[in-house]
This record gives sequence, structure tokens and C-alpha cells, in this order.
Amino acid sequence: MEPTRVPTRDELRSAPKVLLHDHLDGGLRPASVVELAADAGHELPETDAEALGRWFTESADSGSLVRYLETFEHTVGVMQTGPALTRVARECVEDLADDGVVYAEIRYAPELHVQQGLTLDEVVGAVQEGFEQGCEASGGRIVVRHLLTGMRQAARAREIAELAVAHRDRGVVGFDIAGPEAGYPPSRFLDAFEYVRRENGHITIHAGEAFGLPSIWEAVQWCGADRLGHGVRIVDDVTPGDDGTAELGRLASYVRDKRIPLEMCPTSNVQTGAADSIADHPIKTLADLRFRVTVNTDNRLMSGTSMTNEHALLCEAFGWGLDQVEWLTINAMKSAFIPYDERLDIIMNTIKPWYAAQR
Ligand SMILES: O=c1[nH]cnc2c1ncn2[C@H]1C[C@H](O)[C@@H](CO)O1
Ligand SMILES: [Zn+2]
Repeated sequence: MEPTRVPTRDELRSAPKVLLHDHLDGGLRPASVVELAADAGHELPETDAEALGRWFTESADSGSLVRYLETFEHTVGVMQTGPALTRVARECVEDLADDGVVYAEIRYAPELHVQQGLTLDEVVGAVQEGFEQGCEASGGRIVVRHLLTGMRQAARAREIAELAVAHRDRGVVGFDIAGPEAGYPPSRFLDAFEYVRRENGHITIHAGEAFGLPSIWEAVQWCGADRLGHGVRIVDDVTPGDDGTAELGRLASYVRDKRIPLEMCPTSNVQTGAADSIADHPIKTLADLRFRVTVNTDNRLMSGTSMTNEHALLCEAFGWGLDQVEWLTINAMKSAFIPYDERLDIIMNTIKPWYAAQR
């Protein structure tokens, strides 16, 4: 058998990719942050776009999720008006489409964007406007939906869950919680999750990033998470054997058996200390064990990354080829929160034909 060939970055950029975990306030263009900050009178640590981009990646690279999250002050701070949100959303779609992303679910916390008087509804409307502009500018090459995030350290999760359900026919496909994980277990927000489930809505929860198995267990078994944001620590419930086999604990078995998708974000995980390096990232073990693994960017600005870059790093570290990238991409598309027929359409008419043409 021929050895697997590691794809080039150009090939990976052309490949249709699916992104389930990307924060709107973590993906701004540095030059836009500079311009928007000047308009808003927001003081930045650097005013040259290139230096500012470096400042974000270096500051986020601390080994601590809490310190990583502090950098968002300078993106959220410039996303407080309708036009600013629309611009950021439009540029996000343009950048993803240029990177070969064909389907994306972009998340943000509406409650962070009301400092200058916008209502929660206006925040979602302004982002939707930007997504529509971006999709149009990209000639229909990409489909984009929103996930609304409640912040763990605030007490507005129920309100945000209701907002997500209210906007379900205007682009919003799910509900999430984010922010510092230690000290804020998902069960604190049970009321919000139960509401979303009663409304037949979709849930993803940041869990198993800065805290371990108890957080994942609560997310899945108490809160009904359909997907896990990161979920890297599920590997703590996997005991490797000598002969390449592994023994799964009950929680890891449940997550694998139920095909609960793991939204893995390798570079972000290295920056926050959830993984030691890309080469040591649990994604390799979990992919080998056929968990439903997906690859994501988390925060393109803070991690200085893109979908192409995340895939390139993994292919280089693990010797993965296009077959593996196709598997990851189909995993992600199967796990999207849009209706089944729409998922199938993208798999059958966009993803599979591209890979078939490479063979
Ligand atoms: O990786 C993350 N873990 C937890 N919270 C995060 C992560 N990346 C971004 N956030 C937070 C900061 C943003 O302001 C918020 C909404 O996008 O979500
Ligand atoms: Zn995240």
C-alpha cells in the first residue's frame, strides 16, 4: 500500500471545510480592530495592525484559559454598535470563504455587546445582516449560521437561551455556554438547557477544556449537550493498553457510542494549556479510537490560525492525508445543527465530489 501523503497547504485551502466552533469576537482582522477602536475611542495595547495581531497571539499564549479570555476585552470593546457588528460579521464570512470553509456555525455572546445601548435582539439582527452580506459577497460559496452563547460568569443564560429560540428561523441554530470553566459547572445553567430542550433546540457546551471529566459528565448527562466544545479531557477516561488497544471508562464509552461530536481546537488548546503541544494533542488518540472528532479554529485572531492552518498542523504532526481530512469534515457536517436534508446536501454535493475528484 502507498504511504499516506501529507497534503500541501494549497490543497488544504481548496478542500471544502466545515467549522462548528469559531467565536465571532475571536476572529476579527487586526486592521479592523484598529479602525473600529479609533471610531469607538477604545484604547488598544498596540495601534499598528501587525503589532496588534502579534499582541493577541502572544497574550493568549499563556497556558491559562482565564488569561486567554482577558484579551477579548479589546475585541468586544469595539463591537458595541450595529454597524461594527455587521462589519465584523461580514468580514468573518469573507475570511472563512477565502479559506475554503463551506459551512460555519459562528458563536458569540449577545450580552457582551449591549454596553452602548443595543438590545439583545438588535445584536443578533446586526450580526445576521453581516452574515448575509458576507454570503452574498462570497457568491454563495458558504453557508453560515449563528450559535448564541451565554457567559458562565454572568446570570443571563436563560435569557440568551430564549433569544436563541426566538431567532431560530432567522439564522440561529443553537445555544452554548462559554467563559471560565473552573468554578462554573454547566449544571448552574440547567434551567436554560432544559428550556432549549423543551423547545426542541440544539445545545453545545464548552466542557473538558480547563476542567476535567465532571464538567463533561454534567454537560452530557445533566444538561443534554448535543456536542462538546473542546471535550479534550474525555481522554482522561481512556486507559491505553500495551498493544495499541485502549480501555474506555463509562463516560468515554457513552460519548463514543452516542457519537457525541467533539469540537476540538488544537492551537487554542495548546495556548490555554489544555494540551501540551499539537503532537501531544489527544485528538490523535480520540481519532484513532473513532470518537466523532471535528477540527475547529476557536479564535482565529487570538490563535493566529485558520481552518487550513489547523488541518495543516495536524497532518504534519500525525502524517494524516486527505482521507483523514475528509473523515473529519464529514464528521463535522454530520454534527451541524441545520436540518438533516441540508447537511446531506452539503456532504453529497460539495464535500464528497471534491474528494472524489482528487483520487
Ligand atoms: O475556548 C474558550 N473557552 C471558553 N470561553 C471562550 C473560549 N473562546 C472564547 N471564549 C469566550 C470569550 C468570548 O467573549 C465569548 C463569546 O464568544 O466566549
Ligand atoms: Zn470556544
